[in-house]
Amino acid sequence: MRASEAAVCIVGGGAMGGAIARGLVASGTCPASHVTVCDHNDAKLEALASDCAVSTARDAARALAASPDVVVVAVKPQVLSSLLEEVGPAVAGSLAVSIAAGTPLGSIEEQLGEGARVVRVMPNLPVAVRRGASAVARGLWATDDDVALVCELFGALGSVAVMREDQLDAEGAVIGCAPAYFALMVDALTRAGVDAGLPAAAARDLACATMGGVSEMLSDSGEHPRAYMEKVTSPGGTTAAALRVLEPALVEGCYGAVDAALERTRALSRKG
Ligand SMILES: NC(=O)C1=CN([C@@H]2O[C@H](COP(=O)(O)OP(=O)(O)OC[C@H]3O[C@@H](n4cnc5c(N)ncnc54)[C@H](OP(=O)(O)O)[C@@H]3O)[C@@H](O)[C@H]2O)C=CC1
Ligand SMILES: O=C(O)[C@@H]1CCC=N1
Repeated sequence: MRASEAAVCIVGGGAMGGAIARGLVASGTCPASHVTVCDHNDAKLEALASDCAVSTARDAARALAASPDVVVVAVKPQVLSSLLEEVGPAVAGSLAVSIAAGTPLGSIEEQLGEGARVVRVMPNLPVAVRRGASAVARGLWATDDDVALVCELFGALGSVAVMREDQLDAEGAVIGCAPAYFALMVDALTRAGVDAGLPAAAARDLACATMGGVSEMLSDSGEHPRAYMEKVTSPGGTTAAALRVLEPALVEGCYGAVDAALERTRALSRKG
């Protein structure tokens, strides 16, 4: 089945579920009439209906009774199990796509029952503007066609890589969380800029523009980041002085951040 033909139900219309719905419709991958978003929150549903004309429902059980082809489960990991307890039988006939951090395929398959087709995806927030990055891992009973359909859906929202499930947690700790790491970098640079005498709004705008430009140059050229850094770093210049301070702190910070995210992922996985 092609993505354009699939009826897609997204359970949870929050940050990620909303971003996926908006991205799928804006990219033309799914007609709005094929997408339903369920959430308890009327304000989120109204915003989604007005932004991208998807159907909305407060009651997931009722929306799932229509037997959608794909159910994207986009609730917090802490409530996934109780949601599946409630609507599991209705999901079991569809292709279930879980984006929950740290919830193993095995525990979802166990709740949905033998034969349930489940695919795990770890996307990130820029799927909202179709510049996200998602890792995809197939469940025991998911078919090649299921994986191809999920890759088409998330491929419309940015880059996709198929991985083994045991790689997905690390991908989440690095790439799933990275939008927050990058936003923190913009904020930290803005604060340092203000401290150095720059107007806050200009510092933030210029930092954002630079991040977008660096991202485009690195991905278009495929150049190694180190080679790119060399082009900015004049011998005996200002960048060399800055990097001498920033590099050890940032590298240590990144290793520590990913370790902490992984530890939390494992804790969530044990609770599930
Ligand atoms: N945020 C991110 O950047 C990323 C998140 N993820 C994963 O995505 C999932 C969703 O995260 P996120 O979007 O941030 O969370 P949000 O809290 O923003 O969204 C979840 C939404 O689901 C709603 N909800 C909860 N239970 C139900 C239910 N039974 N029926 C319908 N709606 C329900 C919540 O409503 P209410 O608040 O009223 O309970 C909320 O609006 C998580 O599992 C997370 O691990 C993965 C990658 C990146
Ligand atoms: O913070 C979280 O749990 C989610 C998972 C990856 C990014 N955000």
